[in-house]
Amino acid sequence: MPTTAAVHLQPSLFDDPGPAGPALGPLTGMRREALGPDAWVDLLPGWLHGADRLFEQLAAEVPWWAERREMYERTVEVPRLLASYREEDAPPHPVLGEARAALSEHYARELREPFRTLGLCYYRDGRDSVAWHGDRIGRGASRDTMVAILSVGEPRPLLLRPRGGGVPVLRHRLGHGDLLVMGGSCQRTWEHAVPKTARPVGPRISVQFRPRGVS
Ligand SMILES: O=C(O)CCC(=O)C(=O)O
Ligand SMILES: [Fe+2]
Repeated sequence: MPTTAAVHLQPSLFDDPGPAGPALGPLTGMRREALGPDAWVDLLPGWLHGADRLFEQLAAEVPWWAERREMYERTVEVPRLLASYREEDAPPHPVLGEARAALSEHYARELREPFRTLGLCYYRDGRDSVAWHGDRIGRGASRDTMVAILSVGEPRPLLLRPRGGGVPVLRHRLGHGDLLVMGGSCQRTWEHAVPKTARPVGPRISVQFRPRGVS
């Protein structure tokens, strides 16, 4: 039987950041996928170079917390570690500040406000996951917005489906510096999830950039 505990990050070949550390490429080459008349995702694989090094640094240095939630009169641990940074907090690595600025500039005309907060999720192994949801706390429930996700570490599939379930389900494996941006009505008309897997998978960290008032 494969054991999930023994799986470590498989370094991606050809991704040496050099002495300067992790660095972003240009945002040209982003590809848009329409989910319907007014929801979409943008994709840019490998936006961040040196993603393995950033993974190691974030895993070691971010003050991760485990959240507990009341469910059916029981307290259950949320199956991933979390961290969040408000707009006035320094991001946990300068390249994440650069990423936020680059995304804000790239989407300025469409979003008409900057990305502000950073949310981090740490999926330690295949038992960690996030269930189907939209980021609907705050304005995402009623208005178009954007959530940009930069992934480092081992790729895990992020699934998308129309709200309430059913086909079609889209699947994007995200890790090693990949960027995915959800836009338009995606948070209220679609749902996303990172499912658990029994396969041995290494750890992944996702960094979500959101405008003010969206979570
Ligand atoms: O890990 C991911 O890419 C998704 C995380 C997510 O959907 C969330 O935190 O709202
Ligand atoms: Fe989400």
